[in-house]
Amino acid sequence: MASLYWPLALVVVFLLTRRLFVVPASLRHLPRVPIFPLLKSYLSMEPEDARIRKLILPFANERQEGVVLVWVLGRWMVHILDQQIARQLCDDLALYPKEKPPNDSLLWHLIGNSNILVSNATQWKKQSRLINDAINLQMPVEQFVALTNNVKALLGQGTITVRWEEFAQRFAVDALGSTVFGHDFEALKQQSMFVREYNGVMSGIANPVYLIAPVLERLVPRTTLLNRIDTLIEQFVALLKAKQNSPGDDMMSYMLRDPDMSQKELRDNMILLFISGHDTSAGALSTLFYFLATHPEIQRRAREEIAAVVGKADFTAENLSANSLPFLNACIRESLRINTPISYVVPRMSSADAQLGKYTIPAGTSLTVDIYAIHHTEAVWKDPHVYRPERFDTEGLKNWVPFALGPRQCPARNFAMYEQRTLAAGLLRDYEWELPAGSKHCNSIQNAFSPFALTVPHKLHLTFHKL
Ligand code: HEM
Repeated sequence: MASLYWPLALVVVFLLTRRLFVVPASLRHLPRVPIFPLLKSYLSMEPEDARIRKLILPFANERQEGVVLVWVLGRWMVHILDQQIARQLCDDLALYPKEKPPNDSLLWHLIGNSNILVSNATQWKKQSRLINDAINLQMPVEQFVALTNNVKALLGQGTITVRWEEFAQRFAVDALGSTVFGHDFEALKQQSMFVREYNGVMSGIANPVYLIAPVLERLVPRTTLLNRIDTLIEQFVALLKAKQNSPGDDMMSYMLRDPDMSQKELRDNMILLFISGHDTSAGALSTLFYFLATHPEIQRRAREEIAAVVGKADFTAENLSANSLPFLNACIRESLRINTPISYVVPRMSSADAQLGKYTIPAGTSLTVDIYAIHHTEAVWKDPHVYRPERFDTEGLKNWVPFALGPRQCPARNFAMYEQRTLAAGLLRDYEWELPAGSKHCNSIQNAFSPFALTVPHKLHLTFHKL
């Protein structure tokens, strides 16, 4: 009997390897990015932007392809690098619904599968209507201003060097807490246990070996991590119950009043809003402050705009609008373009054989919009790796898609732009900032590894001087 073990084990390994690496026959006609550099890049935990810049973009550009096949953590996925093809995909919700999240993945164990991000058809329509209404109830500029004052209190009156991406995360968590959840996470006041636990759980989930073969979660379960995730979920459920008992004028309370939302949908959307609402903004704010630090002339011009438009007056929704501060708004647009907070969108799955541009796509194919690649295509953007806010005076916004495209684009884009303008304007008025000597970001921005296509600079120290 024992003599059968080895041949059986070999067959299992062979089948697993085949499943992980071999391209399905139906996709072999598509231009395919070489797999071994991709595998090496994942195993060395290279950030997504570097992988796209080094491996995907050059491959597509050399061949002038708008669509390429990419090996992504154990499976083959079509990456779309052309804005027009991306729009075709995003506009047709019936032909390209969101793909069902993988069963074993711990990320989806945390987020759940009944939320707006992954639901389809009538369930998505219902949730989308409700969440759009909730987000558009009012623009919470007063809360953003109050939190900006908390950041200023931490920066103090002299010169201070801080881990800026951590500050940005704490600001974004509190912004979400006060506006969406009506709950004070106290992330800016203290080292929030909640934020620390969330970061610990996310970095555990990001183990690349488990990401490449999620089936290992069943074969070699990570019980401690699973328990930590369940505890975090319980904390969200407790928050939800507290809100149900004592509603406020926040977005969650608004959503709780909808009789068509089940407890599971409310819970999953609460966790989804927490993740999608703060990691993205934290990445965007870190990047914006980095580019203003490394471009003192642009920082000075943005400060002058605020002095001219707002002076010493209180900040309001009106004087912080995109029309009032066009240069600062262009700086934010440019940082969202150059270091895109979400590199590519949650995959869609073709529900029937389809034609995307000149490419034939068989039913059951995973497809994603590669936002980072669209933002760096040389045929579209002049010097795409150069930070130049003025480019938006002449280069069209058609190819600027940090919030995705079509009916499922980000419902909170206006919220996110206001959030960034408020913190930037508030700090520009009172501080100057720069990269400290010897920063690892001196030559270019260095992002952390994220298996969830999120872009957040890694260990970004900035030195602030009170004006
Ligand atoms: C700079 C900040 C942000 C960026 C760059 C961003 C980007 C995006 C992108 C690219 C998508 C499409 C995802 C996909 O289809 O896979 C998306 C969807 C979404 N975002 Fe944002 N987002 C930001 C901030 C926020 C905030 C602050 C919130 C909540 C308050 C939020 C809530 C959502 C939700 C609920 C969806 C799902 C929409 C749907 O599927 O219908 N986002 N976001």
